[in-house]
Amino acid sequence: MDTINVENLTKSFGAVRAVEGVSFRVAPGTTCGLLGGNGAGKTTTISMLLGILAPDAGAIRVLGHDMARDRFAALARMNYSSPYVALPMRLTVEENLRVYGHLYNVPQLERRIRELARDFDLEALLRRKAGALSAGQKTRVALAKALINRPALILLDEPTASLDPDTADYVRTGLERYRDETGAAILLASHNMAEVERLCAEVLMMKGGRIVDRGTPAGLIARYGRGDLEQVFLAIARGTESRAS
Ligand SMILES: Nc1ncnc2c1ncn2[C@@H]1O[C@H](COP(=O)(O)OP(=O)(O)OP(=O)(O)O)[C@@H](O)[C@H]1O
Repeated sequence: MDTINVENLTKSFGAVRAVEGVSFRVAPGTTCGLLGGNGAGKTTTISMLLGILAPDAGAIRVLGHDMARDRFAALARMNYSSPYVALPMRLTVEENLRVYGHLYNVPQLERRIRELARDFDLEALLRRKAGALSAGQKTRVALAKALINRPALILLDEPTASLDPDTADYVRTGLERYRDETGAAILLASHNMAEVERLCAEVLMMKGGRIVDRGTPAGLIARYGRGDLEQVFLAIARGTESRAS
């Protein structure tokens, strides 16, 4: 069974077609990259997967559940991280993780918090207030929060945008390990092409609300006759694509 199965998803805001006829699947244990320039429709797609926005048309199944009818069963086994969603600032890191852990009814919560503190190097930050952390430290806390319920699907919006290269590498390794150990699927919206090349088995290229191309990073690079995924991205975004067929 696919972890995500999206068919013909469509969403407009007034005259703006934010997402149009989008279909894709993500298998367990894989990472799928959602790429596209500003306004391509990535966040709108993720918001519909989370049940925050209702589609105008199309169907979404997550972990076998139809999100239109049965979304709470799926949401309990999903999680999400975005730098645009702030954690409660006046709570300490530990309190934040505890609040989210209770929301998800995490068994043996204190043990889970210790595991995540170790995996994301948060031990020294547990008693600090979330609002007093640097952007990179907040990002690590947000990622720990995203794994608190041991999700089978993680939706990540720019997970390493504010991290230094060393910490970003450490976090990517942690995400890969979690995915490979648990069989979780990851949908990753990112503007970091090196990250996408490293983590993603499949890439969806969005433009103007549509998926305009898809494939493995290596397959897309070969098909467009470019040196790396960044050049493929630029060719598609600028409309100068000339595929090597
Ligand atoms: N709440 C909203 N009301 C009106 N228009 C919206 C709303 N949300 C998104 N849009 C429009 O829908 C389109 C897709 O936006 P979306 O946020 O999904 O893009 P994105 O790919 O996530 O972009 P970015 O990389 O800039 O985050 C854009 O034209 C945007 O202006």
